Amino acid sequence: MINGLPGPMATAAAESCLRKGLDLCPVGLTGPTVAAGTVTVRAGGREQAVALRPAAEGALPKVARELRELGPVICVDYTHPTAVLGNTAFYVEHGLPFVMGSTGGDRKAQDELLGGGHMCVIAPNMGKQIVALQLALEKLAADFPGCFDGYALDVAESHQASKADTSGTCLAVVDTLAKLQGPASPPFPPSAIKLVRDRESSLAFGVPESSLSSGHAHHTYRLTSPDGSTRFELQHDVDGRGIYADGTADAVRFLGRQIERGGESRTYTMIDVLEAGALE
Ligand SMILES: NC(=O)C1=CN([C@@H]2O[C@H](COP(=O)(O)OP(=O)(O)OC[C@H]3O[C@@H](n4cnc5c(N)ncnc54)[C@H](OP(=O)(O)O)[C@@H]3O)[C@@H](O)[C@H]2O)C=CC1
Ligand SMILES: O=C(O)C1=N[C@H](C(=O)O)C[C@H](O)C1
Repeated sequence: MINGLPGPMATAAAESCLRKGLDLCPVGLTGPTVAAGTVTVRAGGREQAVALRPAAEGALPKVARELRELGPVICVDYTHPTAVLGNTAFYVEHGLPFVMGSTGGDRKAQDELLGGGHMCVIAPNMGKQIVALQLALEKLAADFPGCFDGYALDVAESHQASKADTSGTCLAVVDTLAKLQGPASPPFPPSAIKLVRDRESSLAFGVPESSLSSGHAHHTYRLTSPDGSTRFELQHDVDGRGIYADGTADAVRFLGRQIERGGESRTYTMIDVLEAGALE
């Protein structure tokens, strides 16, 4: 069940699911400004229609009834920061396993709704190579905590102007880098992340014109020693949405396998999916 159509990320995820041989649920939740209707998803020589249902509170019981008639589904959520908690509550109330790529929600409140026992994958980044990079940084921080103590962090991220929130990926990477820094490092609150959203600044940041509005994620993280003599830079630049979409379809299959073999009902991350060898 793809929720967030006809948004660009939900569309890319639906296409990747089709290409990877998964079937789309014929109904999906959509946002408040989207007219009711049907979208046709085409990819990999296949085509399936999805009827859009408003995610408004009053309309949800009817959607839940439709889903009960359709049989088991796994939901994919690429919606909006403001939709994260409401959609999570819907998935929990109706026992729907889900893969959530939507960022910007209140993660603590979301965990409270999940209660630690709901089958889902939640990750701010579904791109295999970026997940691998996150895992490598986590391992570095576990092996050498504080080895960048005293180093100052400087972070900038550019995305399409329509992006509502600070990059969830960026926030997660900053959390990991904080473990590599130490008490002598200057504090780096999330508000210190430089958000690049306007055309001229994104072009100056190296974003190709063709990716400005169609979707991009260019991230740069810099660590500088206290005397300025030593600098480290980590950069990942993604144009388009293909790598997240492919990881999403892999996460759906991962959850499907967990359900089939009676795996633990809990919140998985994309690092779990990567470690299970499920990211193609
Ligand atoms: N984890 C990952 O790898 C990635 C995560 N993302 C995240 O995915 C999310 C979606 O990105 P993107 O497609 O660019 O966003 P857009 O805002 O362009 O599209 C979101 C779509 O979801 C709709 N929507 C809003 N509320 C709901 C709801 N309650 N239920 C169903 N649909 C709803 C919107 O409708 P309306 O316009 O009416 O609000 C819109 O059609 C963002 O949070 C982004 O950060 C993006 C890329 C990768
Ligand atoms: O909205 C996007 O585009 C992206 N969102 C995710 C995030 O918030 O980190 C992943 C990637 O940056 C693209």
